[in-house]
Amino acid sequence: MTERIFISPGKYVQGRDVTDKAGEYVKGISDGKALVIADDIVWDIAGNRVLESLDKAGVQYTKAVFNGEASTNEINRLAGLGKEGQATIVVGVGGGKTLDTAKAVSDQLGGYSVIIPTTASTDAPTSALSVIYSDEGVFESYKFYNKNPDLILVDTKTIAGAPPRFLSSGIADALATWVEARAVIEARATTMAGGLTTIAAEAIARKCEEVLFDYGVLAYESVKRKVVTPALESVVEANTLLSGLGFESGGLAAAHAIHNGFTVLDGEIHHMTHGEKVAFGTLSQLALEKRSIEEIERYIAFYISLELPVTLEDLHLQDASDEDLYRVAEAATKADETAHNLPFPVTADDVKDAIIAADQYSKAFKAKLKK
Ligand SMILES: NC(=O)c1ccc[n+]([C@@H]2O[C@H](COP(=O)([O-])OP(=O)(O)OC[C@H]3O[C@@H](n4cnc5c(N)ncnc54)[C@H](O)[C@@H]3O)[C@@H](O)[C@H]2O)c1
Ligand SMILES: [Zn+2]
Repeated sequence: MTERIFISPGKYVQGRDVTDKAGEYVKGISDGKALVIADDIVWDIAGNRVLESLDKAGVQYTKAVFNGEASTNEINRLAGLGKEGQATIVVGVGGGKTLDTAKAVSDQLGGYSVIIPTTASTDAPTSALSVIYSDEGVFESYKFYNKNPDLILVDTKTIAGAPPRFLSSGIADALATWVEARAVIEARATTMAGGLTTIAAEAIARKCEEVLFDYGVLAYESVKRKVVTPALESVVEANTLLSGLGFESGGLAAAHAIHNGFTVLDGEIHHMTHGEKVAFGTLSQLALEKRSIEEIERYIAFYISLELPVTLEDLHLQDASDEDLYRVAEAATKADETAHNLPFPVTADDVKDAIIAADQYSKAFKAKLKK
């Protein structure tokens, strides 16, 4: 691949209480009928407010309850509901899995997609791809679309009201963006957008990291008190827009491949969020890249200040055997995995050892803190 490619959503709107303007903004892109998807929890938090706003704007809709997994079966079921309701606009309201499902359904219906994240837990809202899992939650594949969402509405008041763990998870997901894009740029590898990294994506990915180190902790503390602060507004934009544009057109490398590898394990790790697994994947990538102790400890300290996992024990993997970690590493280095976007060859043995090294580096750092 020799072309530079940059892709992005049609419109991004962020602010306090924008949920109540959903009807206005949806009407601005199409007069069609909508399929609105949210899970049981999110209907009460934001979904019903979206419907009220659609009612006011005169947008007709079908309401659909998401069952919790971004799987092929669930996507096909919801696409069936959309066809019955003659929907040409799919509105996804909720966390990353709901949004990924909404994008897949919209692609099947061939219409518009509107994304309303209710947490800043991932950079799923902006991308033209979904992460597809089995019905049991094991990573299966990335599904790519020919366009990004048409409209993204981010209500910072809703996000400030969500559990702080969602925000810290989104910060961890976003902090991987520059680490991975930097490797992809060096390797001249192909990004998720299907080309070389542009200067625009590089600048966005760098800025994403800068905003997180400057304001991440302040934003996390803001959410503990459920308040919308300028620090929170900046971090929500970094987690959602900067990270989304930065990872998609900047490229993924080992951090996300290792995250995907962790999904093959059973047990408590399944209750860790996407971002929490990505945090550990990022530390493992930094170990593989032979980054300096100063650089690695800067990340470990930052994750600790956000109460993110930095050791295998923190991920509930203290009892994982060598064979378990090898299975993770094998999945992370499958032929089509983004770990091969690193500027040097990596094997499953390299990744398994980097995982153990990341665990040890964090343990040693924690021990130093106690002294
Ligand atoms: N497509 C992409 O580009 C991309 C990027 C990053 C991550 N992802 C995917 O995103 C998924 C992870 O998303 P996630 O971490 O948001 O988790 P999730 O979607 O699995 O779960 C979110 C949970 O939070 C609840 N919730 C949502 N809003 C809430 C609120 N305001 N208050 C309280 N609870 C709320 C939901 O009911 C749900 O139970 C993974 O499948 C990951 O692979 C996709
Ligand atoms: Zn991610």
